[in-house]
Amino acid sequence: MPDAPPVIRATHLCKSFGAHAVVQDVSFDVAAGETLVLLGPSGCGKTTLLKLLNRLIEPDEGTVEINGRNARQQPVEVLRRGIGYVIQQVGLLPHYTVAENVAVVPHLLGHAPAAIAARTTALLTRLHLPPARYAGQYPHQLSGGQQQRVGLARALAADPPIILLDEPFGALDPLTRASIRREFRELEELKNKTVVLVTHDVTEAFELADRIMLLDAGQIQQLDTPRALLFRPANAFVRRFFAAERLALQLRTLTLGDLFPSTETDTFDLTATTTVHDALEALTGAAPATARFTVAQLMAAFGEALQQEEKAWKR
Ligand SMILES: Nc1ncnc2c1ncn2[C@@H]1O[C@H](COP(=O)(O)OP(=O)(O)OP(=O)(O)O)[C@@H](O)[C@H]1O
Repeated sequence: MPDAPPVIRATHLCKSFGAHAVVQDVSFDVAAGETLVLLGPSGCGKTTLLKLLNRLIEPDEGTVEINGRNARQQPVEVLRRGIGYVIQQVGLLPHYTVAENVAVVPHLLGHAPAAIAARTTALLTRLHLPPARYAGQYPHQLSGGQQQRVGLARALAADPPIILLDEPFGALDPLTRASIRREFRELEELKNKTVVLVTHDVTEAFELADRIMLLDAGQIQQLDTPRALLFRPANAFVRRFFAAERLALQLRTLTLGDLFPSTETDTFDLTATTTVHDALEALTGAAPATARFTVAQLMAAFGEALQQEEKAWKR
């Protein structure tokens, strides 16, 4: 059977503002159900690249194909119907209630009122905004984190197969950010969707991405799995970009399956896909998980695994 075509295919995209080349010859595919994170320093072109995908910005050169069809050859409103979009500043309509904000797109699409109401209720519940309390509130009555969740509910309301997110947890303090991120990762609604997410937060990228595109000055520095970026950096920029958080990222990237490959992992409370970071949290928490290894053994195995990775890379 032939491989499924990519849901998004960008080919040789270029965009300049005046003399400033903001996106320079960028090509990539995003597979169905994949989460691609666009990462890089401020001003490197992440938002511009995201907007090229739903034609909020048109490229100077290059093409975007969505499900094999050139985006430019489709009416923009038809194209965007299939692409949910969460902007950096949330952008809720101030004079609409939470429920009305969530329902904007399904209304425009002419969905039946009963279906819209059911979907809104389901989404708000799922995003921990109990409708009885929040559906009738206005954006200014919500915290920043709640507003961002309404923004996400709005993007998901018409159930588009593709979701674009621009710094969706941008304006939040680190603790709220981490907890919303966890909810986001576990959100059933997102499991089958193709997601492109912009962030400048390295931890966020590692937690959410199937693959990361690291950009600098409008050019792809590396496009690969978090693990490859960390352990097989393509150049000095990639290495430098992760240097400050290297250990924390290694803890989040290596799993118990990497550390104890020959062990029957199903005898653990923790599984083969649990990261070392999460295992450490579980073992040292208020109600510590039971495992066949101690924290010291875990750390020793972690050190060993890092050495193996280094050796494999130098070979
Ligand atoms: N409409 C525009 N006109 C002129 N310059 C623009 C325009 N939009 C973006 N730029 C410039 O393009 C560059 C890239 O902007 P972009 O918003 O894509 O970066 P980014 O990586 O998303 O940055 P940040 O993380 O700070 O949001 C910036 O230097 C910005 O000033």
